[in-house]
Amino acid sequence: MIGLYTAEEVRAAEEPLLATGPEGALMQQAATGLATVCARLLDDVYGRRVVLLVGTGNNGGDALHAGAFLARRGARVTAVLLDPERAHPAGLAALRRAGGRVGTGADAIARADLVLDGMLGIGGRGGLRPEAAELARAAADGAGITIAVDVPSGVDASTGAVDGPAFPAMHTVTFGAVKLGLVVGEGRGYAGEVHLVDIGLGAHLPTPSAWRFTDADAAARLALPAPDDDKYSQGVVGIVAGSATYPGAGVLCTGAALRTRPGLVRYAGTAAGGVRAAWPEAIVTEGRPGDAGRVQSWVVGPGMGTDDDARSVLAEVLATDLPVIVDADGLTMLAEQQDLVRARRAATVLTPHDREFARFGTEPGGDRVAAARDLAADLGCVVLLKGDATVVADADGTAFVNGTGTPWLATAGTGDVLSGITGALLATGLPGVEAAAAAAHLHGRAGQLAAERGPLIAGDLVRRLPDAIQRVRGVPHSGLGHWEA
Ligand SMILES: NC(=O)C1=CN([C@@H]2O[C@H](COP(=O)(O)OP(=O)(O)OC[C@H]3O[C@@H](n4cnc5c(N)ncnc54)[C@H](OP(=O)(O)O)[C@@H]3O)[C@@H](O)[C@H]2O)[C@@H](O)CC1
Ligand SMILES: [K+]
Repeated sequence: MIGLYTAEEVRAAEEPLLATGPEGALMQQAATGLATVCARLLDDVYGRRVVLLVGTGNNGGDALHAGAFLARRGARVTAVLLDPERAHPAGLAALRRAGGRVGTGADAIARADLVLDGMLGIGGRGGLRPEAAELARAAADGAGITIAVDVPSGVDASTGAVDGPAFPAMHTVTFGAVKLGLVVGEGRGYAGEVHLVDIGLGAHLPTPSAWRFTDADAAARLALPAPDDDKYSQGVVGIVAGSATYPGAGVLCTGAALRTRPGLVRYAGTAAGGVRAAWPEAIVTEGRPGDAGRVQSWVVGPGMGTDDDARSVLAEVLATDLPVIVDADGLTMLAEQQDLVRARRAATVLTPHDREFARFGTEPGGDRVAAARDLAADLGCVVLLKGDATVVADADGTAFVNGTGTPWLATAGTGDVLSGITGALLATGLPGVEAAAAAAHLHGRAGQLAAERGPLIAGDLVRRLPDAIQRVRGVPHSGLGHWEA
């Protein structure tokens, strides 16, 4: 798993190194790593125009030292100083020695091949002040490569919250550890591709605030059938989704469960006809959940409506001592009867998008990890808050930020697929938080595979799930793309 850290955690890890190491050594390491990434992205450094946006702290120092490195390689480097009196003295001296110069704003940025944002790092507080905001806007208008030093200025390194303008980075070169704010919420959109430079923090880092699954982490949670398994022993999932008028949710949800864990999937509800026609492999009843036969987990909610019958079915499922994942209409009803979750002992996973989340009392706001954690703690369950980077949080504070997916996933029915995958993994006995995190990872991978062929629809995710499973397991498959973990 990849650890994700707050600014405070990184700062605390730096302290012992700063106290014992030679003066400026950490910054030299950071700046060298930064300049190396810049040089790689520029391809040919000689003669290229590089603009440094330099704030008053060590983040500006990093940018100045990296600028000096690039100037020594023949780049034409101009530093734009937010406050000339307070620019990092050693960094500025190094830049001047290397032939770099100090200049002014927007024109230089417009002509730059590369703009390096060293205005604010982990010491930034609140929204950008006007001069910094103006430079961030100029960088957004320019045509050069934009690279953020450690954190894009204007992004809260710990939460990903953005208050007003921020530096729009195509790449962020971050030091020592991946900051949480680079991979979640609005911050993720400003950070671009994240490059991690090792500055030796390793042993000093605490347990991270949150985690990201790699393919291997997801694969470790997808138990393969054993030789002595039968169709009942691999985890039987029960689905309550869709309705006679709208069978689609039932079809997608059942299909996703089958494609994730094909041992046995049961369906109970009024979309029975549609589900039976689409998935002859499922065992289908028009009756209530209690008529479906034995299961090890339930999926309840997608497309089931919110009438009195639906309410009583939801209550019946939540009254069992089985793991349950609740989505969509199920969440709408549950928000009005939150005690149904609080009373449960078995795992419950709620999978809201922002509007569904708000029905439970508060908007997610800028700090999505904290929002998911708070609701999970309040209800004593797992909350999977959907988004560009989906957040999964448990009542004890354990949190995951998903790293797979594609914007093409923002389309009707993809949530039903996620519900089916999550239910199938819950049926295997995984803890709720791990089932949800693995499901989000797998769903995102299926989305990436489906999107390789252009616009995707939810059914494509179901079709590509077997490929996604092989992909996270590292099984070679022709025609599959390659992504960083
Ligand atoms: N420790 C180390 O040796 C190493 C640190 N490293 C690097 O240092 C970075 C952290 O440096 P840092 O602590 O100096 O803070 P930093 O992010 O530069 O900003 C603080 C300055 O910004 C200002 N400011 C604040 N808010 C603002 C706003 N909204 N809008 C505008 N200005 C605002 C504030 O000024 P003031 O409020 O006093 O006016 C303050 O002076 C870290 O991210 C990494 O890049 C690496 O080199 C590894 C070694
Ligand atoms: K920065």
